Amino acid sequence: MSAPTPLLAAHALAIGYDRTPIAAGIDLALHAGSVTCLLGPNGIGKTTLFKTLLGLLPSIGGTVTASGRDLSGLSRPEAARLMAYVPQAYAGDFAYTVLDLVLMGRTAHLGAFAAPRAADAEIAMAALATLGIAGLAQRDALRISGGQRQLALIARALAQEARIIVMDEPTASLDLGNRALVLGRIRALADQGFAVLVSTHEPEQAFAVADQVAILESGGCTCGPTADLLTSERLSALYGTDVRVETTPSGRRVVILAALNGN
Ligand SMILES: Nc1ncnc2c1ncn2[C@@H]1O[C@H](COP(=O)(O)OP(=O)(O)OP(=O)(O)O)[C@@H](O)[C@H]1O
Repeated sequence: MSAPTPLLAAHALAIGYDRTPIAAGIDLALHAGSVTCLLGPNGIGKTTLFKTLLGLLPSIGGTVTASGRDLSGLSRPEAARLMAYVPQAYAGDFAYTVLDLVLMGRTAHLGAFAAPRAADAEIAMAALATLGIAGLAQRDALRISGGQRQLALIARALAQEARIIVMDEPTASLDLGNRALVLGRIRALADQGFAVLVSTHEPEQAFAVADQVAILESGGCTCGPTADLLTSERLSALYGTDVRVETTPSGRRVVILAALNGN
């Protein structure tokens, strides 16, 4: 039996700005029902890779395919119907309700200048319900917690009805309770059949939710099973500090900063 086609794939992809590559030779395959965690040091190119995969930034070489279609042949709305982006939670500038925020995810499905219809509101409400925050629909999006805002941004991505969801550090600046909530929802989305790509600076999150990890470093991008790639040696080399991966009595892997540099 042949392997299923990945929902999102990059082959020999080169990324960068003004035709100057910052990373090249990137091969990536994201399948339905899976979470992929992207790790790499600050400034290595994770956000640049996301923007290139989403078609927001032109690639410098190689190919990206979304649901088997070459990204270079897709219009913006076509790409947006296949891939949704969840930026880091930001407070925003304008006062609107959480429902209005989620309705923005319907833009790619509306004709030019068309207003959302009742069906769009239903889809937006269903997205809020999936994330367990339907009760926030009429709340001011500026007056909810950081964790609730992150869930609302994920709901906006769901309302876009794309099967590929790309999230930029979705748990950054969240407290432990909200981190657990958001990570649980990410896992649940994958279990419902989405392909989820998440960047993080916390390798433990990969142990908690990922089916595979992608490591972006100066030599390129390596993809593989979480436990194979996230070893003490590999993480120490990646971040330039002594990092240890240990296993708790209950079998969970934890990541420990073994020394404070300079001491
Ligand atoms: N608009 C831009 N034009 C030119 N160079 C840029 C632009 N945006 C980012 N860069 C550079 O590209 C490199 C990769 O940046 P990017 O934001 O993709 O890294 P990152 O891995 O997401 O970092 P972090 O983990 O700190 O968020 C950096 O050297 C950055 O300075």
